[in-house]
Amino acid sequence: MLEIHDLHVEVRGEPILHGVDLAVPEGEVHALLGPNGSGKTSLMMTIMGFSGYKVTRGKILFMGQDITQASLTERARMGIAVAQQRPPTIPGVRLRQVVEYLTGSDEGHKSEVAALVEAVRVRPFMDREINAGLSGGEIRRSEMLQLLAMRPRFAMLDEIDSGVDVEALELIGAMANQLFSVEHGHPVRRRSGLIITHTGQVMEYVHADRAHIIMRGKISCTGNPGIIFDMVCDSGYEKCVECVNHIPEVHL
Ligand SMILES: Nc1ncnc2c1ncn2[C@@H]1O[C@H](COP(=O)(O)OP(=O)(O)OP(=O)(O)O)[C@@H](O)[C@H]1O
Repeated sequence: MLEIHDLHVEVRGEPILHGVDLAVPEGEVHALLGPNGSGKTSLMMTIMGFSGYKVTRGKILFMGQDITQASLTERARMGIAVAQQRPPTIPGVRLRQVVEYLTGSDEGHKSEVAALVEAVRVRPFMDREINAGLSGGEIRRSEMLQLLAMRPRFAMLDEIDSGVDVEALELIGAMANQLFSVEHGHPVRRRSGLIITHTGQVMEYVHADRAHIIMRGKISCTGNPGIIFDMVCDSGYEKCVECVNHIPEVHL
C-alpha cells in the first residue's frame, strides 16, 4: 500500500532523512520507533505532503501510484491522513463542524461517531475552536476522533502516547484499535497505518504487525514489534546506535 524508496529529505536546506526505505502492505499496521530528533515526524510530514519537506532523492508510492510530487490535498483525497502531535489551533472552526463534515451523510457512521463522542468524553470541547486551550490528552482524543470520522485508507498516528497518563493512553489505544478494525471490536483490520512512537508505550495497547527503528534519518532495523520493543525497553536507543555503527542493517 505504502512504499518508500531511498527517500532523502531536506528541511530549510538541512538534510534530515538520508535514504529511508519502508513498505507497509495493505491491511498492516507498522510501528516506527526512534529517539528524539531521529526523523520520525519529518518522515510522516513528508508522506502526508506538508510544505517545507523537500524530497531531494527517492520516491513515495501509494497504492502503486507515485505521489512524491502530489499535493497534500491530493494525498488526503487518496485516503492518507495524520493525527499530529502538535496540531495547530484553527480559529473560528469548531470540532463539531469538522467531525460533521468528515462523517458525511452516512447515518450509520454518524451514530457510530456520536456514540464515540460520549465514550471518549470529547463532548465538552465539541463546540470549542479546534485545539484551542486543549490539554495534551484532549488534543490526542480530538485528533483520533477526527480520524475515526474520516475513515482514511492509511492513518499515521504521531506520538499518541506522549504526555498522556495511563487511563488516557488506554482510551487513545482503544480509539486506535477501532480506527484500524473492520468493525467495532473485530480483531481483523482493514485499514493500514503507521504508528510513530518515541517510547513504544502505545504498542502495549495497539497491535502492530511490524516495527521499524529510525536512527539519524535512516531505517536501521525492521522486525517483530515485540522483540524490538523489548530491546528498546531493555537497552534503550543507545544500543541501537552501536548496532547502527557496527552492523549497518539488522533484520530480526
Ligand atoms: N522545521 C524544521 N526546521 C529545522 N529543523 C527541523 C525542522 N523540522 C525538523 N527539524 C530537525 O530534523 C530533525 C528530525 O526532527 P523530527 O521532528 O523529525 O524528529 P523526531 O524523531 O520526530 O523527534 P521527536 O521524537 O523529538 O518528536 C531534528 O534534528 C529537527 O531539529
